[in-house]
Amino acid sequence: MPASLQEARIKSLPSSAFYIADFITPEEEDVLLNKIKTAPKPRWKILTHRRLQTWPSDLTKNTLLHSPLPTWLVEPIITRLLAYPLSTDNPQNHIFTKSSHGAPNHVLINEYQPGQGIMPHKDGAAYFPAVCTVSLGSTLALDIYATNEDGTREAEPRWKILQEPRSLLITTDDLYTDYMHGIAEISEDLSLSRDTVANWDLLGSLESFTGGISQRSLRTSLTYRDVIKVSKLGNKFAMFGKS
Ligand SMILES: O=C(O)CCC(=O)C(=O)O
Ligand SMILES: [Fe+2]
Repeated sequence: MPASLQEARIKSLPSSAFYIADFITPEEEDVLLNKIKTAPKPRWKILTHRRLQTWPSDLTKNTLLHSPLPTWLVEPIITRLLAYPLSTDNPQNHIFTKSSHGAPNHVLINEYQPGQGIMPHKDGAAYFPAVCTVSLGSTLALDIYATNEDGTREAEPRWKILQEPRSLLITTDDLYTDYMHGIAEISEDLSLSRDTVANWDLLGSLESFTGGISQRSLRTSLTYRDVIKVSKLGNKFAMFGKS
């Protein structure tokens, strides 16, 4: 693994994104997929274009009801994220050093069948502006769109980031606040090359993509974020009351 996030920076993108291939091992991937699969059925929210689990719970008015994450979502990913230096100059500083709680407190698990995706969007102001995504199962491309002055997005994505299974992608700063991201509803990612894939040089198995095509299979993503507003149980009436 690179010595610090600086070495994992995707240099062709606006500031900032980082990509680390093989952030977790195949064994860790299996354990996570099994935990996700065996979670109680009501944990799944079924949407038309994907299904998802939210841990520890959904937000209400951008607020998280305080509750610890289960151990399997903390180990090994959060521990490894917090041990990862932003730069070798200040090895104690990590990606969540400046966030409200100094660590992610919320995880979304999205599952995509081939042909499924997510509309271009921004993640918004509820979170500290850094998202850490660990991908499981299959490679797919995340599309990055620039936005116009009036908030609408450009029709075509400016960049593609290829996310391999077991990789970590971090998006932060302007890329988090000013750009949109989405996943096209296709079953194979096409026209992959050094020119179209922003993180080409950081890929773990570059040789798999030299033909320019990547077939999708079931892909599961874990997105780790720090929700800024957290309410303790005692405040729950304030949270659900009129405001
Ligand atoms: O699955 C992904 O990689 C993206 C998910 C996403 O954009 C989100 O949950 O906000
Ligand atoms: Fe998102």
